[in-house]
Amino acid sequence: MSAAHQSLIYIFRGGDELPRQVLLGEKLRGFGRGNVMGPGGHREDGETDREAAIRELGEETGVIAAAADVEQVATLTFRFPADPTSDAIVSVFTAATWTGTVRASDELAPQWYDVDAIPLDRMWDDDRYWLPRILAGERLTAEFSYDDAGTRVVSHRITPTHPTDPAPPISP
Ligand SMILES: Nc1[nH]c(=O)nc2c1ncn2[C@H]1C[C@H](O)[C@@H](COP(=O)(O)OP(=O)(O)OP(=O)(O)O)O1
Repeated sequence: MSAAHQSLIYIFRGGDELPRQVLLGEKLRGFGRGNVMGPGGHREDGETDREAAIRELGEETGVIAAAADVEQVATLTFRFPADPTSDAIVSVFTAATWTGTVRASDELAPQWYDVDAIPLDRMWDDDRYWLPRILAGERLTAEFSYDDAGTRVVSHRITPTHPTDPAPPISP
């Protein structure tokens, strides 16, 4: 079975005099329930990964992001040898510009975190390897294999890269 396509999106606030913060949240249902992660989810039929990221951001947090403000920064492959049905290819996006008011949903309890104080001990084990690098502005492609319990990374490979998915043209 081929890996499912999912998207993750990180939005920011602050900077300058205020601490730069990223919006994360405790996932309240589904795969990874109880973990802190970015808004996101599965791609629906006919959607691009970017469109899925924007839709999930709206559904889970109420935030609106324009496609032209959403940048792909990573592509991650996750392998779960004990349960390959959980294998996933996750496109990771960031958006510094967005509108709307952050609110909770039944899927995510959003919370702002300083980018240098994200709660890695409450996140997927892989996040420690790549998320701080993304938050520091790197672009990368990475693969992670999990243990049989699906909780610990047993091997990984990270390649700094420029993703091939270009931002859509800005309409006039
Ligand atoms: N290893 C990992 N590290 C990480 O940080 N986020 C991960 C991850 N593996 C999956 N995710 C994220 C990607 C995606 O946002 C989410 C998957 O959640 P779900 O399976 O609940 O998807 P959906 O929100 O589409 O669910 P439904 O709408 O209930 O089908 O988990």
